[in-house]
Amino acid sequence: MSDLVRLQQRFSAWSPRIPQSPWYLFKGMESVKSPCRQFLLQGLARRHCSTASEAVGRLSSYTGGSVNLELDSSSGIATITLDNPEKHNAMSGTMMVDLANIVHELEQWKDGKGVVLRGNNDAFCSGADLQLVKGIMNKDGGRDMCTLMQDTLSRLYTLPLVSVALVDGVALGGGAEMTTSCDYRLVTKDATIGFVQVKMGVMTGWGGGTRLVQLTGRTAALDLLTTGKVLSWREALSIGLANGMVQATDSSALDQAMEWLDHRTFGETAVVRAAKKIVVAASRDIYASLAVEKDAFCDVWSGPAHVNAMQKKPKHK
Ligand SMILES: CC[C@H](C(=O)O)C(=O)SCCNC(=O)CCNC(=O)[C@H](O)C(C)(C)COP(=O)(O)OP(=O)(O)OC[C@H]1O[C@@H](n2cnc3c(N)ncnc32)[C@H](O)[C@@H]1OP(=O)(O)O
Repeated sequence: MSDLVRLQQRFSAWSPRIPQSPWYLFKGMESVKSPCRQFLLQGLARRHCSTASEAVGRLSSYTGGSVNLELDSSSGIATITLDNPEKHNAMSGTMMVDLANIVHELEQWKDGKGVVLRGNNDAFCSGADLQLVKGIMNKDGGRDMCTLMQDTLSRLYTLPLVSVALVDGVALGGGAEMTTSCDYRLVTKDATIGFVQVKMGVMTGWGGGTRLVQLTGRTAALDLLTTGKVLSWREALSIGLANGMVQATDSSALDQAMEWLDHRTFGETAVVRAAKKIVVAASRDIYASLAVEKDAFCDVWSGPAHVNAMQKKPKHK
């Protein structure tokens, strides 16, 4: 059975609970009483929502690059590598599906303690592949991508593993959002992080806006989202978006990130995982905000500002 079919079946198994709704919104919410859950149910009832399984099927026709996973069973540390170097590791549709499958695999990995998310070559990730963006410039297309990526990155964020994004080179648009799906961000001197969505006539939709507020506080987050400013490594550190610096910009950057992670994963596996579970439980109210972020994103996706921006050849330096 292919990974794709497995993923589709997994999502389908959840979706009948509330037809036509993204399952993750409800997965962690059985214990959450009204009004938060009520709010979500009403919101979803008002709007058409594609399921993650439908989204997977449609996005899979946009190919290119890959996302790869390495598991080190002796250290309990996994490495996820975004690999599409000709496009600064932009995320194609198939890469989005790869990442969803990888997160699923990590959810089953009971011996894991930590995970590093990085990009191949000299970039972290330049966001969604613009070829994919052009292909899905319609309301359903935006909701497909948003549903799958919110689902995947929410699950990455809540894995019982200590996670770190190693940012070497650009992290733009969806790439910046992906850095926020880790517990920590380590930067090299070549790192730049930009929530450039406003310059593309859209907004965050992969959950990065919600997580950015949690990480930097509302004023700094609003500033970044409304200006589209591209931060240097120094600026990212100064506002608390980045948590540490890695000196190397070659392959030893990964070793340095591993060493940094080692200080946070030296405990027994069960103890490290317990720490992460507590931190995740303390931030459960994120789900209501994610639903709002999805609707806000879908409201502007493929609208006049988005169409205008996509007609130019955007470059965010
Ligand atoms: C929620 C998702 C979100 C949204 O839709 O709202 C997004 O993520 S949209 C994508 C946001 N990202 C961008 O708009 C990136 C635009 N590109 C750039 O700013 C620059 O290319 C940069 C800074 C990444 C690199 O600049 P540099 O001068 O170093 O290199 P090149 O521009 O020559 O890039 C090489 C090659 O890569 C292609 N490229 C870069 N990023 C993307 C991308 N996201 N999708 C597709 N292709 C990308 C670039 O066009 C060049 O290709 P070439 O054929 O050589 O022109």
